[in-house]
Amino acid sequence: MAETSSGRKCEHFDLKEYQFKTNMIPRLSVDDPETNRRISEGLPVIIIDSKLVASALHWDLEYLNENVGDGKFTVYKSSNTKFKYFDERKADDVKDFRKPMESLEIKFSEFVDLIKTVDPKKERVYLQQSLNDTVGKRIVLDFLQFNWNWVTEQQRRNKFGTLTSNLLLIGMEGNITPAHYDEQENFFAQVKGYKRFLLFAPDQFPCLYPYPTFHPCDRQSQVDFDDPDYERFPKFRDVKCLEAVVEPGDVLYIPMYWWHQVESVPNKGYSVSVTFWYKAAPNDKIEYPLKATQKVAMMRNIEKMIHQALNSADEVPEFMQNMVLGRYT
Ligand SMILES: O=C(O)C(=O)C[C@H](CCCc1ccccc1)C(=O)O
Ligand SMILES: [Zn+2]
Repeated sequence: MAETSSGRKCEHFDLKEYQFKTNMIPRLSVDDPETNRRISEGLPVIIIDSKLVASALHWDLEYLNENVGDGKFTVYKSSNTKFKYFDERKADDVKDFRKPMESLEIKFSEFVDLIKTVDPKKERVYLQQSLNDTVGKRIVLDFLQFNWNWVTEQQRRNKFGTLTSNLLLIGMEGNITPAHYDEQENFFAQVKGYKRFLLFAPDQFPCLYPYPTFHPCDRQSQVDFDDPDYERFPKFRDVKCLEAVVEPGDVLYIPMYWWHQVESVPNKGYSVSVTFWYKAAPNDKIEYPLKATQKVAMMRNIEKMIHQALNSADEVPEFMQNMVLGRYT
């Protein structure tokens, strides 16, 4: 175990190499003024000692299986490492759309059997379920002992909207959630195992080529990070990336509209995480020059309006190109 300058045990993680350069996301104490500054400015930061989920650090498969109750859990299955999210409701709008993964609604005990029996080379599973009132009382007690003082103070001071959900994530080592952005503020709490994050600021939108808003994979990048098609996505070469590995007890602040790719670090065992997703601040007053997040919101609204007005997905590309080719390009 080597030591870094900051004295942190720098483990040697088996991390995939990409063709873009990355800088590191700072790891700061909850008491460091820089921490609150970064959060207030919508910049990512890892808070190393928030104790946000200290009461859940013992959540392993055995304990959860004992106490999580017999409710149903959403579990995704993929034939490869990628778990690309898709919105089922938009699937019929786009012809020849093929689901990138399957979803099951099963009991936790069935998930435990799956994660212990599947051959990761053939099939992988990823539990992604909002914590709800079907969980057993020991899980409720652990949940009540989260550091709600700290996270609620963050919500207030940064004028976040309401807490919408706490998603429980349990994935196999090596599982990857491909690059996407969410429209909510997120305190991502790592409970067990290690996750490597690649983050890209909202102004990197031109380099990440998201699917159309009416596509099932809305908010996800079309670029295959393992084999980028630079003909279709030339700006991907210039993408600017921030990265970090979160370990148990760490909380990563993922500001709204920041792109992120998440990889459960290989050979470090399964991973358990809990998200704290907050609605955006009630629309903050418009100031010029517009922020990148506001421009992304504008582009989304315009795309949705054009799709709706044309009442067709097929006519959108020609309409968009007629509007800009030779006129703005
Ligand atoms: O916390 C976040 O925002 C993440 O992306 C964490 C990610 C799983 C998220 C799954 C998902 C993606 C899109 C919409 C709804 C749910 C991981 O940890 O693998
Ligand atoms: Zn996300």
